[in-house]
Amino acid sequence: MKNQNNKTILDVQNLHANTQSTEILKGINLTVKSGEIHAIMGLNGSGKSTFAKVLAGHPDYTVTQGNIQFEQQDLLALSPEERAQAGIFLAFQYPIEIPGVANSQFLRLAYNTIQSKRGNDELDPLEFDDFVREKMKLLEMNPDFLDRSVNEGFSGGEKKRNEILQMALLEPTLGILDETDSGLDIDALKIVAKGVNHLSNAQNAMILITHYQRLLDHIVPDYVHVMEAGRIVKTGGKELALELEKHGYDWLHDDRHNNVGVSA
Ligand SMILES: Nc1ncnc2c1ncn2[C@@H]1O[C@H](COP(=O)(O)OP(=O)(O)OP(=O)(O)O)[C@@H](O)[C@H]1O
Repeated sequence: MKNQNNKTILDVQNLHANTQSTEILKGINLTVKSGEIHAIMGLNGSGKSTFAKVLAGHPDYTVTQGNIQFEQQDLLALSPEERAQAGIFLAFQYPIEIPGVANSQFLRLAYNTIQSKRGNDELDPLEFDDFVREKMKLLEMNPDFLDRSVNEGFSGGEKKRNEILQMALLEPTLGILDETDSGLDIDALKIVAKGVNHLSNAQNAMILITHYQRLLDHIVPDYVHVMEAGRIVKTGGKELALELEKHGYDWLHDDRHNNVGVSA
């Protein structure tokens, strides 16, 4: 859904971020417009998850340079809760388990908190039950998952579907999916992709962090970015992911073949 007239949702300029001891992000630039799907790929340890967590406001990281505008707001001035309320959703690479808290309670609390902050009506338990079951159908999830503790004993794939269910309920402006495809069998991958495609529209945008081209067969990105040592070193179209799959990341440093897409 690339369109020059679409509004800018996220504008990241020269982003540098550290843990206590190390600089991990070393000057990221990225602009995401409404209606777009961006994939971020790259070797293990290149900084992809850190970037996602910095966008969500994770307290382990300190931004030392640069700025992030999210829908014309200074994102770095917002707390993690305010970012979620403003419309950023991060689906975790390793979703956490919350023993003793029913998934239905957790989802309703998350939904109602966001809705009330947005000035919308909250749903009572019965209304919410109807609403969440509709969304679960989309993701082909068994309603029994509502009564179980959040993610406790869920298989890897079930946890990932539960993350997408949360995203479907919260309807973020920017959905960030960190390796949502890892641990999914082919059928689950297609179902999750169907859910993401259903949620993706002209008003929102998605950032998918993935190691595998196969996800991008089902969720077709407008842009593919390659991260290396804390920077985006290459940007192209969906064909860039195919080339990376074929040749590996070393190929990016081989000038003779390096003619796919546009450099960042
Ligand atoms: N909280 C932290 N404390 C110390 N080092 C960290 C922390 N978070 C990330 N790092 C380091 O920063 C680097 C980037 O990590 P990150 O998880 O962002 O990489 P990634 O590209 O998502 O990797 P993968 O593909 O393996 O998930 C790694 O070397 C990692 O060990």
